[in-house]
Amino acid sequence: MLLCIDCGNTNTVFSIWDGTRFLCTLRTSTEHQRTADQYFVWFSTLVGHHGIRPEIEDVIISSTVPRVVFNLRVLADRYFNTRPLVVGRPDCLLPVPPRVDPGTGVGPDRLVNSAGAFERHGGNLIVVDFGTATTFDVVAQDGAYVGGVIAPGVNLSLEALHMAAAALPHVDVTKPQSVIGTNTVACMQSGIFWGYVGLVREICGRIRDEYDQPMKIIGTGGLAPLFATGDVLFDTIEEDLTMHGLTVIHAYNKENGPT
Ligand SMILES: Nc1ncnc2c1ncn2[C@@H]1O[C@H](COP(=O)(O)OP(=O)(O)OP(=O)(O)O)[C@@H](O)[C@H]1O
Ligand SMILES: CC(C)(CO)[C@@H](O)C(=O)NCCC(=O)O
Ligand SMILES: [K+]
Repeated sequence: MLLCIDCGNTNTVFSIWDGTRFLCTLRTSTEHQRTADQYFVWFSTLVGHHGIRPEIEDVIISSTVPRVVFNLRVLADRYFNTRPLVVGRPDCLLPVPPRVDPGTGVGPDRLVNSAGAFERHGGNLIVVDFGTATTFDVVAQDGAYVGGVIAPGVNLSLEALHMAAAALPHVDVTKPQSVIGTNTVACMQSGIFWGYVGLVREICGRIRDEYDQPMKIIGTGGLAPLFATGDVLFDTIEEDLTMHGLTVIHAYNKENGPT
């Protein structure tokens, strides 16, 4: 079995792949202080709760936070007796290398999303991921990540509004009843919800104009389903896209990497 680890700036997700399906998915906040032993206590407690006795043979990690990789490597070594593949490191092969400006450290999550989306849909794609940042990844005809857009994430924008303005409370993201808010919370929710619907539509439209070939738009990340209720923004929504991409990259390395 393969343990897939997707470490974002806000949350870290573990998912167990048995070769056919994901047996379970576990989520914790990203904290670089967390040790290998702490990860394992959390992991083994929850897989026990799910009634699973996983036999982890391989581990693959995508981390947008470089500092956490050390302890995740120790976890793989100490508890699963394996050397993990770390996306973005030279010894982790990608099915198709990215084509970007020299020296650009593309976020591993974006490389993984691109590989996962290409495997399912072929090329000419825009992948929109609603994480800590809202990212747009452009996947070319041959599956290469060729660039995109990074915008502030939805929760981050709401948090910034709350932090910077004394009279603005903390609010959750939701689709408001109407555009014209008649109280503070409704006004903020409308600004965020319709603001992001507009942001996604505008950016995808401009990418499509610039790219000059028909493109499919894939939505992923926790908030994608919510935004899909606002307008027709996506051709499909795939909440497991990052995890799927990790299985794709792992399989590619099994076939093509050193044994
Ligand atoms: N209605 C909602 N309001 C606020 N947050 C929501 C809502 N629905 C889902 N979420 C949040 O979305 C998050 C899942 O999103 P995802 O895993 O894609 O990104 P993230 O964990 O926020 O960011 P990163 O991957 O960069 O760490 C969860 O933390 C969940 O709390
Ligand atoms: C943009 C984020 C934070 C989204 O998770 C991540 O992909 C990242 O840190 N990227 C590095 C810069 C880049 O992708 O060009
Ligand atoms: K993510």
